[in-house]
Amino acid sequence: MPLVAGVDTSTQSCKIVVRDAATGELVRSGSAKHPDGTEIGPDHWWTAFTEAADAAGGLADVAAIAVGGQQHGMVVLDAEGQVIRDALLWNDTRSADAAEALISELGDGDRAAGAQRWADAVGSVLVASLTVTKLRWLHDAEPENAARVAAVALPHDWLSWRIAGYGPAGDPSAPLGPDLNALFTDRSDASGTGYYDAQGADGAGEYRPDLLRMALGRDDVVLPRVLGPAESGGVAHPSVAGADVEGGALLGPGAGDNAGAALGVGMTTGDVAISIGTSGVVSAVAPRRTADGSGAINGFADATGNALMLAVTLNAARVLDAAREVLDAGFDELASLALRAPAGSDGLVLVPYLEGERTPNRPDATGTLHGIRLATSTRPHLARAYIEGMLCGLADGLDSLKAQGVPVERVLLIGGAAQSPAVQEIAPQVLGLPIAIPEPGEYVADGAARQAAWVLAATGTAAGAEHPAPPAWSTTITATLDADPRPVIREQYAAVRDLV
Ligand SMILES: Nc1ncnc2c1ncn2[C@@H]1O[C@H](COP(=O)(O)OP(=O)(O)O)[C@@H](O)[C@H]1O
Ligand SMILES: O=C(CO)[C@@H](O)[C@H](O)COP(=O)(O)O
Repeated sequence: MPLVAGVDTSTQSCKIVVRDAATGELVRSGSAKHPDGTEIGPDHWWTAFTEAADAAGGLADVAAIAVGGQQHGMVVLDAEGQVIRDALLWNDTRSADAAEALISELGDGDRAAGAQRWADAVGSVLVASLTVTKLRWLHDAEPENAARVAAVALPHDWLSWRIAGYGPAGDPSAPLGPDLNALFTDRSDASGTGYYDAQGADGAGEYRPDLLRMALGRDDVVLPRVLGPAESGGVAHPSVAGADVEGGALLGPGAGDNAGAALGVGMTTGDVAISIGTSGVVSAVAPRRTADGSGAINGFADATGNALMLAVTLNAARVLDAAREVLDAGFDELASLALRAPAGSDGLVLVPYLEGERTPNRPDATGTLHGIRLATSTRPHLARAYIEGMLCGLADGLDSLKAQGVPVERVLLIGGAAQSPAVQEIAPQVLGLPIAIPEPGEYVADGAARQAAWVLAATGTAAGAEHPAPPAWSTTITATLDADPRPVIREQYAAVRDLV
């Protein structure tokens, strides 16, 4: 049976899974770390990808490969395919003022009108995460760099381009050279740029050069071609993947990481995924996006032709990493400490805006620890307050999704910190709902692998006609956890959050 590879070039690392195209069975996997920071040279992603591929036993035998990745990061290339400056990532907040300026401009000076117009145009009210705001920042803060921009890509687009063999002129790892017109992307990641309307052109999706021009001052730049869900972007360079396969390894369109996870875990209408990685994401697949002018919900596209509604926080797994640092504890100790304190941590509340926040939009906020008394100055209270605070931000996101009419029939917990037994036990108390725990896995990379299998099946058929759906891979739910809701946790959190 042919093998396929899925890649997740995420904020903290690169993960690769190799799976059987027909059954989805995991054959091998590998990963490698990315450096910390909100501003990263894309070459680090390439290095981590090659290390992860080695760790996965190489990719010479895969017949198709696709890349999922962290969304929104601004990768600017010059005409020679050189990266002009380090990529600004989704969690870099320096473009917060640029976001406000663009909202005001689209609203002719009226912020509320501008926010709604952005939501109507591209599905999201602008915050610093979205690519278009980073381009405005570049235009204002680094005009010499802005003037050199010949193409704008996202992390997954850039890595796919490198896997195809393209890259900076003269770089031996890029034998096909700097053909910017070879860049491609997919609807899900394009929908997070702020200059792509996934529902425009009668649902086919279209770039909005007017909005790009508003940010960058011009629109004469190459934007990656937007491929359909099972459309191939070409073939991987044999030095990277597919050398042992006749015809080489097909390249899938790839996806934004959250759309990749939705495909990997097999989400359908009624499912809500709560992902606790670097970002905290509450997401649901819907037939059409809404246009939430409040900014709480992003109306992106998924990787199958539907919409993906998301509430995204900047502060998730790293809040727990911070707790481990403060308490000098490992993962297991943090969890057992937290489970020794009572629900609500006797009034000790963390509002975890450790990196500012995106939802709600408070880019300059800092965290607040409230309710410290002698009795709550214990390691268990602190551990529990960190976990409860992080989960309360996600519970607010779930409320926002419900307010948009998204049905919630099943909640799936995924992402690195979903492995914590304390997170698993406390989440139903905070959310007031049972939580389904899929078997531990790399669901973004899995979604990319499933897409690669879909592309492989669809290739050679008329517009994928015989394979209208992704291959039927299954996800095992290992447990469904329930608990009595503990409303005190959210009540005391809301009171402190509104003071911040
Ligand atoms: N058992 C655990 N308990 C708590 N946090 C964990 C655990 N295992 C991993 N993590 C955290 O998960 C994060 C990585 O998750 P991941 O979903 O891979 O992130 P990303 O996709 O943003 O790179 C790290 O911050 C790591 O510390
Ligand atoms: O900004 C968003 C979605 O809008 C984030 O979800 C990023 O896509 C980063 O994801 P992780 O690396 O945390 O998985």
